[in-house]
Amino acid sequence: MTHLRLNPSILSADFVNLEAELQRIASADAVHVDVMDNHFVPNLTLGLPIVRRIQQVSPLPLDVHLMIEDADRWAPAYAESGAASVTFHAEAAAAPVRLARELRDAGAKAGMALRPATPVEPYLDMLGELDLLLVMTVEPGFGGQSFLDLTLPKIRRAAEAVRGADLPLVIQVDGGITEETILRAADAGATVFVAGSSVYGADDAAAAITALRAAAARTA
Ligand SMILES: O=C(CO)[C@@H](O)[C@H](O)COP(=O)(O)O
Repeated sequence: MTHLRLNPSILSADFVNLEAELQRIASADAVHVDVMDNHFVPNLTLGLPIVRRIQQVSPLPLDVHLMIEDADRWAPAYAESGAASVTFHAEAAAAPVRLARELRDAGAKAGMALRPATPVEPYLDMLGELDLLLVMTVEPGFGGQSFLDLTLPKIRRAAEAVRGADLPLVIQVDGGITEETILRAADAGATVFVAGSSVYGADDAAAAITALRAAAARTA
């Protein structure tokens, strides 16, 4: 049976009470940390010093998603900070293969993300260099957007390529994940789900995590 993972995004958390907010999601698989630089995306969140501090207090491993320009320059330091996985955007990396190798050498899983309009085909040959492919299911930058069904064929093509080459790579989806949309993403081949507002917007975050996992498992 496929192992499905649920990583809540702290973008929807209360940033003033982050330590307590991390405890609310302790039953999840990892915490998805959204790093935004106000250039690659029109939003600004947090950077390396805060990620290092989250690393110290988090009950969960860190799944860092870099929505920043010049990923080649900045991403390795996030891997060195102890993050379990570091995901850079293909659109922001000049040398994605070299960068993925640097992340792995620094001890992190190497992830690469694609905006909704970025095709996967140019990257099929480098999937073996990655541990995680993140297919963005909303335009990166903000939580609370609606899931884009137009990304489903891309998830499907990526999943077929992964199965065809028998790669250990996992496909992650991020944006608009609810009990309803998670089914479609899982059916297309995603196994790691990032959910912000549907977890942090719930009164009982642990119950929301359980419900999302159960909804995804219906397709597994
Ligand atoms: O990276 C992003 C947005 O850029 C996501 O992680 C969102 O924060 C997910 O939030 P919801 O769509 O689940 O509310």
